[in-house]
Amino acid sequence: MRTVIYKIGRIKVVIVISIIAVLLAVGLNYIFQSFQEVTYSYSSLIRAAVIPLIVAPILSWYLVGLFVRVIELEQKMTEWALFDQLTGLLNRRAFLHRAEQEYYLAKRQETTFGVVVLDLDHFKDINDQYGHKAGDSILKDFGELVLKQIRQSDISGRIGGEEFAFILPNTNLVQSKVFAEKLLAVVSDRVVTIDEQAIKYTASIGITVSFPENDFKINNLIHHADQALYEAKSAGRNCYKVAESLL
Ligand SMILES: Nc1nc2c(ncn2[C@@H]2O[C@H](COP(=O)(O)OP(=O)(O)OP(=O)(O)O)[C@@H](O)[C@H]2O)c(=O)[nH]1
Repeated sequence: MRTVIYKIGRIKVVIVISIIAVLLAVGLNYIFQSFQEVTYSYSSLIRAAVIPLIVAPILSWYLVGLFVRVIELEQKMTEWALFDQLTGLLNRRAFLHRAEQEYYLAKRQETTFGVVVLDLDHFKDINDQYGHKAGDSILKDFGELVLKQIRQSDISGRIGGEEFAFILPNTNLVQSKVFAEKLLAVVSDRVVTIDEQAIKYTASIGITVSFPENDFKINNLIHHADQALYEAKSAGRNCYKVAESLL
């Protein structure tokens, strides 16, 4: 039913249901008259058609609409369970789930993957200076930027208030650094205009890489990347640092 509605549209579904209802009513009336063994009354047949002709379109329009709403709600609920509403990126739980899948896949295929953690700089100051709504707009802007910039095969998520993480499948340290440099460059070029005020923002990044021979689980890897991120913050922000375990 769901596919039919999406393929042919609500109006056509209502027309088809109404036609079926009218034909059914006329057919049943005809059979009923035959059993009664009375002379056919055309006016009775017409009467039998008129009621479903009025009721069926109204009722089916309402019911099909209700059905469409339920489907949309179901889709929204699936979306809410997986995605962060503000940025459109995976939420923390969904991100960790996808990251763990990538971890096992990389282990099986003996490939490396990059783990990148990013935190927006001085976000508290942005909130304090321009307001929480402006802070939200910046988070939204960053989400859009990420979705535009990164590869479809990369996994990105919002893992905290202004903290984001990325899993870069089949990516070594050099390539992860290039990813970080590119991301920092596009972020610092970004200008968000809120209430005619141009706001610029920057980010700091921590990087680590998972090798198939190491047994660091996703949580460990994110922890290592997080430590590198704090190094980047201490080094003055708007830069990236590599996890100590790789140095
Ligand atoms: N607008 C907005 N702010 C948020 C959201 N989630 C977290 N924050 C804010 O982000 C700020 C984070 O502040 P801190 O952890 O001190 O970090 P920071 O100010 O970015 O400083 P550094 O990370 O050291 O550069 C806090 O003020 C939070 O209230 C959100 O969804 N929307």
